[in-house]
Amino acid sequence: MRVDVVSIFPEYLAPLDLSLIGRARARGVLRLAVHDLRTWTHDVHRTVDDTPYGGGPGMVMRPEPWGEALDALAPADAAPPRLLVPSPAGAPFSQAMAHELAAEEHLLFACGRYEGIDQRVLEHAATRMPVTEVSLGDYVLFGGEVAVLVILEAVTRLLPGVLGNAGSLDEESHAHGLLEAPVYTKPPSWRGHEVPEILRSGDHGRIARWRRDEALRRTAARRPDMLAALGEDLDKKDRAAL
Ligand SMILES: Nc1ncccc1[N+](=O)[O-]
Repeated sequence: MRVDVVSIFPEYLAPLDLSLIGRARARGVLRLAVHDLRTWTHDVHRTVDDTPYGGGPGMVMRPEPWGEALDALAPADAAPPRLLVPSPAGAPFSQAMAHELAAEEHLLFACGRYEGIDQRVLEHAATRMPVTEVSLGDYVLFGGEVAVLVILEAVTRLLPGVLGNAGSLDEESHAHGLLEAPVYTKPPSWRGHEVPEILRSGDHGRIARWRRDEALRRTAARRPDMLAALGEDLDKKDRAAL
């Protein structure tokens, strides 16, 4: 997978060289390039923003640098990338979207700052590539860079060969529409707190049932919205746990 990120703060993306993502890059599973938007400015001050039409506070990112950046990174003679624009006005990011993005050949992230990017940049890009405004949640960050770090971590760990133990993808939260069950390791007793006996029983059938029941109970307590979405998928044993 090829990933390009355009930002006026490329150093914000430095953590992408660490840990799993760093390994994925080293293995060639992920080809990541971070670009400074000011590369595509031509004035002495390398201006990327201006005052908003219609008035109002703050500044808006000018269309010209973005237009040239997208022309350079998504040339007309190549397969179009998927353009992702992190924004509080975007569609909610989810594990399902992470899986969708993990199947893409080329992701292109546009990190907005200030009050956002001139809307015509997205309109023009949409004439030649899929454009998705995506939100991490209902709060406002300074810009899209942190969101790109989150999205890329969620996507990269789904790529083949990145996670040492691919099995862990099966049981994690949101894998089956439920929150994951609690986890324990040695020692069996710690400051008066015991590991649930069943997990040390060696009875894998009962252990799997216990984990599903715990996942159901946690989801019911913390995310009733997720449980409601499962609706019909719950069988009699599941309902007995709630
Ligand atoms: N919440 C956000 N605030 C600013 C930029 C991007 C954002 N987001 O969630 O992707």
